[in-house]
Amino acid sequence: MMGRTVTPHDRGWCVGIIFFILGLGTLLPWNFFMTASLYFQRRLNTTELSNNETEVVRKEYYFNNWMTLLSQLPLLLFTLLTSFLYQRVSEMVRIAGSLVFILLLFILTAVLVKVPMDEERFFSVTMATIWFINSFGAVLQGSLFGLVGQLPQKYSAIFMSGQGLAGTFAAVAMLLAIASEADSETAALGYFITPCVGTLLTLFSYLLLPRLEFAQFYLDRSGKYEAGTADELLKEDNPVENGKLNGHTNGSVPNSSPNKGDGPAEMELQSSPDKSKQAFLTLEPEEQKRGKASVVEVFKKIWVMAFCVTFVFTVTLSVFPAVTADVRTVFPGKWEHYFISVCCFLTFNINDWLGRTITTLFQWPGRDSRLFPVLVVSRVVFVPLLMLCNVQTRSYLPIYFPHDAAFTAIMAVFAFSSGYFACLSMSYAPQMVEPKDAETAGALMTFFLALGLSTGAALSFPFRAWV
Ligand SMILES: O=c1[nH]cnc2c1ncn2[C@@H]1O[C@H](CO)[C@@H](O)[C@H]1O
Repeated sequence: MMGRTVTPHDRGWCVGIIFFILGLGTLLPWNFFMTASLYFQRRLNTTELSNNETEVVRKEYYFNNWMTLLSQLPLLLFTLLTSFLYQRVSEMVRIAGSLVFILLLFILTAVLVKVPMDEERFFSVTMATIWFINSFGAVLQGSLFGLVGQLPQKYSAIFMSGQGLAGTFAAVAMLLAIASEADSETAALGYFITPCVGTLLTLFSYLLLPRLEFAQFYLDRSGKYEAGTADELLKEDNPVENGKLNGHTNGSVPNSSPNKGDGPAEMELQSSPDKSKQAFLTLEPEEQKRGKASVVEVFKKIWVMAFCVTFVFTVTLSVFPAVTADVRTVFPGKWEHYFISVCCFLTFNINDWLGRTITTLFQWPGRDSRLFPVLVVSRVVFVPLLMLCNVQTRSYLPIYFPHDAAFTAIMAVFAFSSGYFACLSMSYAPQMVEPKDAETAGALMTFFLALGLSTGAALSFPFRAWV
């Protein structure tokens, strides 16, 4: 067994920064792609068909509806597949492979900006691109949440924070496009080339990861830090010298927190090896040899967090952006051009990001607290609150909050709580299972995140109609 006695430090926060970039890099491409929706609609609305001499009708492609469907379907499918099958394909192939394909798809989309094409074909190619970007994006996210789940809890929060910043970047890009009065083609080129650069950077960051000692310690499967077999451990004087007894041996240590190297659990392992050794010796041989738990077993331990992340995103996506993007300002004039980008998209994304980032500093309520799901469920009040803002056009509901400031304030709390609770759920779940199952927990939680996004997106259609 290797003779390490101390958990390595994340020197210069390198691993933290890499996971932040990985988070940013997973959501940036798709966020930018969606921001270009105006460009796609322009290209699909050029020819006019006349059905008789007098009337001119445009072929309606329902671009946004198809985009929602063809992005959510592969996201659900492939996050689910990733949670069950991730062990069959190496992590390197899943992560680096997905990034390369996403890069290629964005290069293709950028090139197409300059290639003339008839509408029908353009529509088909775009829809296929949307499907594949989201398929690879799903594999990428599931794998990365699995990876980050094996690190101390703070790293999941850092990863989620990176994802949150992607939305802010997209909102700023949208504002820049409006302010510079760029035509839709130039704006689109910006929306497609930025993610190419972003994805390349993300790929390089990922490839750097195995070189860092801190990452090797938690993620390495080459055996450098492996604690050895059960037999070896029984012969060893100090079976927990690298603090990973309950992490990478074949056994599991009851009554010890799975929270590797992140606080009291680590202290206990390192300061009282005899206690842990005794705990290990009391295990049945079958238990010592047992491998990873099944997906269902993992689900039974994390179902509360799975429910929470699903619910958070269901509420969020049921009104954002379908309902909130139709709110109108009460101040006519130039401000009208900026109102939605600033008060809806920028406000949402900045506060979502703040909510996520603050969980690196404090986590409340705790992961076993009943209050946690109660607070998550109470977020439904934001649905009526936002519907009662100045959404136009409207058919049924009265307007209670006409003012821009009221709408912006509601958006801010709505987004902050969304980011805060989503991030806490995603970071708690891998800590509720044994370290050997943390990867399964992370991948499975990604599926529930996607389930929340899809359910919310589906509900947004009736909710918009009921305003
Ligand atoms: O694919 C995804 N993975 C994780 N989070 C996502 C994804 N798509 C959107 N959001 C999150 O949903 C909220 C509203 O857009 C934002 O918090 C955004 O980060």
